[in-house]
Amino acid sequence: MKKLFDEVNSLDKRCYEEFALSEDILMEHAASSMASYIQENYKDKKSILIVCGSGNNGADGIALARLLFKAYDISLYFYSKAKSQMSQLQLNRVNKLGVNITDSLYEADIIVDCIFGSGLNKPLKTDAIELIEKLNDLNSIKIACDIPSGINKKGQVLSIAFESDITITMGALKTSLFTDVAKEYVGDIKVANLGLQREVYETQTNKYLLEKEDMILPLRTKKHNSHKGTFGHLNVIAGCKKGAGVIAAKAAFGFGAGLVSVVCHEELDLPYHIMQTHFLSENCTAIAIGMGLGKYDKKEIEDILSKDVPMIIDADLFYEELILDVLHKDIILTPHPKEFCALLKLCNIADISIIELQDNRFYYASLFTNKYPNVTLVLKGANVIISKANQVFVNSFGSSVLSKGGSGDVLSGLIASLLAQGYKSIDAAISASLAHTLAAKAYKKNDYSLIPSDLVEEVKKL
Ligand SMILES: NC(=O)C1=CN([C@@H]2O[C@H](COP(=O)(O)OP(=O)(O)OC[C@H]3O[C@@H](n4cnc5c(N)ncnc54)[C@H](O)[C@@H]3O)[C@@H](O)[C@H]2O)[C@@H](O)CC1
Ligand SMILES: Nc1ncnc2c1ncn2[C@@H]1O[C@H](COP(=O)(O)OP(=O)(O)O)[C@@H](O)[C@H]1O
Ligand SMILES: [K+]
Repeated sequence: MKKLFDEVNSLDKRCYEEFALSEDILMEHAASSMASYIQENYKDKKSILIVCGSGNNGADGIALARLLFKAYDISLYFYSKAKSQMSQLQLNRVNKLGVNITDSLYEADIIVDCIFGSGLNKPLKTDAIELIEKLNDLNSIKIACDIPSGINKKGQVLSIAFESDITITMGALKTSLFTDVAKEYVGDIKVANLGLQREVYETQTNKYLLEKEDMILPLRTKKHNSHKGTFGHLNVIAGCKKGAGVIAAKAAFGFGAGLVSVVCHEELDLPYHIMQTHFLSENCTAIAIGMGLGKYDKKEIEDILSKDVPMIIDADLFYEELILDVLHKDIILTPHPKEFCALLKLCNIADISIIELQDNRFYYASLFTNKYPNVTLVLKGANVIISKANQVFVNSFGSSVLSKGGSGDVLSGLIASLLAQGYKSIDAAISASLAHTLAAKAYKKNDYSLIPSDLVEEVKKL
C-alpha cells in the first residue's frame, strides 16, 4: 500500500527546515518530474500549451516550459499574472530564454493545467470556469499539475474541474485525489519526487492507498491435510429479496468458503453445492446478514445478531435500530452512501444528505470508526473507503462496470467468505474489496454487460 496525506504543506516545510532544501530545489524537481514524464511518454508529440495561474502551481508550469523549451513547441498561457515570488522568478527565467507567451487557447497536442493547485481556497470565478470549460472541450492529451484545477483540498468540486488524463501530483499522494467526485477528473495518478525519495519525503500517516499486492487470496497451497470444514461454514441470511442472499452465497462459495448455507424459511432454488437451512448452523464460522432482508422477525434477527460469530452486516439493517446493539463488536459493515447516511443518523453522529456525505466521505467515515473502533467500515462508492479505528484504506480500482444491482451482494459474499475462512475483519474487508474491483477490471466484455455471476467468474481467476 502507498501512503496518503490530507495535506503535504507540512512535508514541504520539513524539507526546507530539516533537509535545507529550498523552494526552488523542490520546484525544480517537480517540474523536472513532469518534463521527464512527458518526454518519456510523448516522444511523437510536438506542441504543448501550459496554462498557468498566479501562484506556485503556475510557477511549476513556467519551470516546465523552460525545461521543455526547444524539445517541444511550447506556449505559456496566463489565466492571471504571475504573483507569487517563485512564479515571478520562473517567469524572469523563461523571459530570458524567449519562451512564447500566448493569449489564445489552441488545441495543442498536450495541455498542462497549472492554474490552481493546493492553494485553491475559494470558489472559481466565472472567467476561470469558462477557461476550464474551454480546455475540457479541446481534444488534447490533458495533464494536471499536482491536482486538476477546480478540485479543492477536501477533494470537492464546487463548479467544474479540469478533466485530466494524467495527474502528476507533487511529493506524495493526497486524499483529495481519491474522493468519488475527484475520480471523474484525475485520470491516472503519478507522483513527482521533489528531490528526495518518497520514503524520506513522507512522514507518518493513518491513511493508505491499496495496491494489488495488498490482496491476500485464500490460497490453499499450505493446507494439504484438510476437509471442507477447514475452510469454514458461512451462513447467509436471506430475506424478502432472496436473490441478494443467493448472489452473496454463490460469491462466497466461489471465493473459497468450504461450506455455504443460506438461511431462509421459504424453499429456495439453490445450486446443489449451496445448502439451505431454516436456522443458523451449529458449526457456522461466519454470518452475512442484511442483504435483501426486507421485513423480518425482530426476535429472530436479534438472536442472530447476538451470536458471537464473525459477522458482516449489509443493506436493510442500516435503517434498523437493532444495529445499534452490535456496534461495540468486531463486525464488518458495508453501507453504500445512502445507507451510511441512515446509519449516521441512527447513531446520532450526523443528519446529512448523500451529497454532504459524498463531499466529506473521509471525514464522516472517520467520525464513525472513531466512535465505534471495533467496527470495520466498508463505505462503498467509486473509491471504496475501508476504515477501522483510526486507520483508513482506499480502494481506487473499481469502475462503473460495477454500477449494477447485485454488485454489492457479491462484495458482501466475498467478505463473508474470507471471514468464514478465518481472516481478521480488516484483512477480509481489504482483500475482498480488492478482489471485487480487480475482478471487475479483469472483465473483458462490454463494460455495460456485467452481471453478478460474471464477477464471481472473474474472482475465480484472480
Ligand atoms: N511549496 C512547495 O515547496 C512546492 C509547491 N509546489 C506547487 O505549488 C502549488 C501551491 O502553490 P500556491 O500555494 O501558490 O497555490 P496555487 O498556485 O494553487 O494557487 C493559489 C493562488 O490562486 C489564488 N486563488 C485561490 N483560489 C482561487 C480562485 N478560486 N480564484 C482565483 N484565484 C484563486 C490564491 O489566492 C493564490 O494566489 C502546489 O499545488 C504545487 O503545484 C510544487 O512546486 C512543489 C513544491
Ligand atoms: N462507478 C463505480 N466505481 C467503482 N465502484 C463502483 C461504482 N459503482 C458501483 N461500484 C461498486 O459496486 C458495488 C455496489 O454496491 P451496492 O450499491 O450495495 O449494490 P447492490 O446492493 O445492488 O448490490 C459497491 O461495491 C460499489 O463500490
Ligand atoms: K492544476
